[in-house]
Amino acid sequence: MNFKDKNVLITGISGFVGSYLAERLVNEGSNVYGLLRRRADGVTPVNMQNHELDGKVTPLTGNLKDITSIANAIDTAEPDYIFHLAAQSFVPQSFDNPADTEQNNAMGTSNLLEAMRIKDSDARMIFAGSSEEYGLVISSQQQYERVIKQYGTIFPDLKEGQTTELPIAETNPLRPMSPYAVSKVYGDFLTRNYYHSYDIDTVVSRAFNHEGAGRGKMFVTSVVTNQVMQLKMGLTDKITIGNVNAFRDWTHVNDIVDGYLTLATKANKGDVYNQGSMRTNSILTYILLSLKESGENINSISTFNGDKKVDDPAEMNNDEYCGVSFAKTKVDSMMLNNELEYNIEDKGIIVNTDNGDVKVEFNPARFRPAEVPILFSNTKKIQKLGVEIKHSVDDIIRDQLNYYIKKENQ
Ligand SMILES: C[C@H]1O[C@H](OP(=O)(O)OP(=O)(O)OC[C@H]2O[C@@H](n3cnc4c(=O)[nH]c(N)nc43)[C@H](O)[C@@H]2O)[C@@H](O)[C@@H](O)C1=O
Repeated sequence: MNFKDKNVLITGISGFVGSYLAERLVNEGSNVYGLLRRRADGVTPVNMQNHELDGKVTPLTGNLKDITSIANAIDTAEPDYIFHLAAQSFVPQSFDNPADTEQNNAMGTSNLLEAMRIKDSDARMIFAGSSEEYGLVISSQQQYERVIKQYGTIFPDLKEGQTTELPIAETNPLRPMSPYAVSKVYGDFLTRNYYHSYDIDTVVSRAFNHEGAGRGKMFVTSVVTNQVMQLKMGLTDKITIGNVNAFRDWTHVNDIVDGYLTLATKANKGDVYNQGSMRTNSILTYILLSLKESGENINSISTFNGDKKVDDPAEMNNDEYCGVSFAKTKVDSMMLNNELEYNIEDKGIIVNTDNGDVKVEFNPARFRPAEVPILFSNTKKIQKLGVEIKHSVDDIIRDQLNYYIKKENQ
């Protein structure tokens, strides 16, 4: 990969991934430009401070809702590559204010593509799509029946004789479950359409959840590790959480940055690539592994009323699931095999450790109106381009806990 002296424009440079990507490109010798909204206080956004980007990247004042400002940014940067990362990315916010999310994400992408067309830009544009585009993915016959009971129908339906759609390949059906996810489907299709219609050089990345130090505080991995660190410091006496049954494919942000750079140089024009780790773990496991990483020895878990007791819940195995072998806990296996499920009525879970009990309390307000139950990637396509996953879930947790040691980050 040679990014030396290349001009790179990043939308969303002040975001979580944007700032990691910018630091990496600066180190590779690129001329990095970032589209940034004007700030009245003139202060450098915190992610850019954390990655010491001041003076190393060129900020260009602009706004994705304002096509003129994007066109000006293209004129100034003359980009070889554009990484389009800017978005309203918090799923619950999209349920609260769907129109705002669609404006930012759908129209923002449309404006960027249109500015590229008007300016006759020959940059390669990498669109940050999302695993949320797959949305409702069927994992078993039991889950299929539950979904049919809840929604009455799913579209597209399972193929004849199929009982699982996991792991998720690029060819899986798209069944977005939130306004955020719909906005990403729009961007994904429009990005590819600009290639087909106008020969604009575009690539779609569909990244599964990616995490690390500096991840926004409202996302679940930060919610968990921040509270675990506060427990450790005696600043709180419990963990508050939403749905612990959901499964996500968590990747370290640096592995995703590797993926973005590979897509920029090696992907087929107009094509779509998943980015993920080919593992899936529950929110409950993220809590248990975070407690473990913070030094706790976990003996058992049970619901507040003493039901659903599991001994050694964080015991690890590499058993195959849907033909893939990956690290997961005993509770993950039980949940994946439909032997264990928590609901709001359980109110919470007591985690018994050598140092006493830790209370994990369910907050009903954190449960979503429509939930994506499981995400689990098939990344064979991007692996063929040479991308390898270098970090484990424990590596991610360690980085996040270390970040929250600093009081100002909590
Ligand atoms: C790839 C994709 O990744 C992200 O989307 P997300 O998966 O919605 O991420 P999250 O960390 O907000 O939730 C993960 C899961 O965790 C559950 N959950 C339980 N308790 C809490 C809780 O207390 N807070 C939150 N936020 N979630 C909770 C929640 O119900 C959900 O099932 C975005 O970057 C998005 O932009 C994107 O593209």
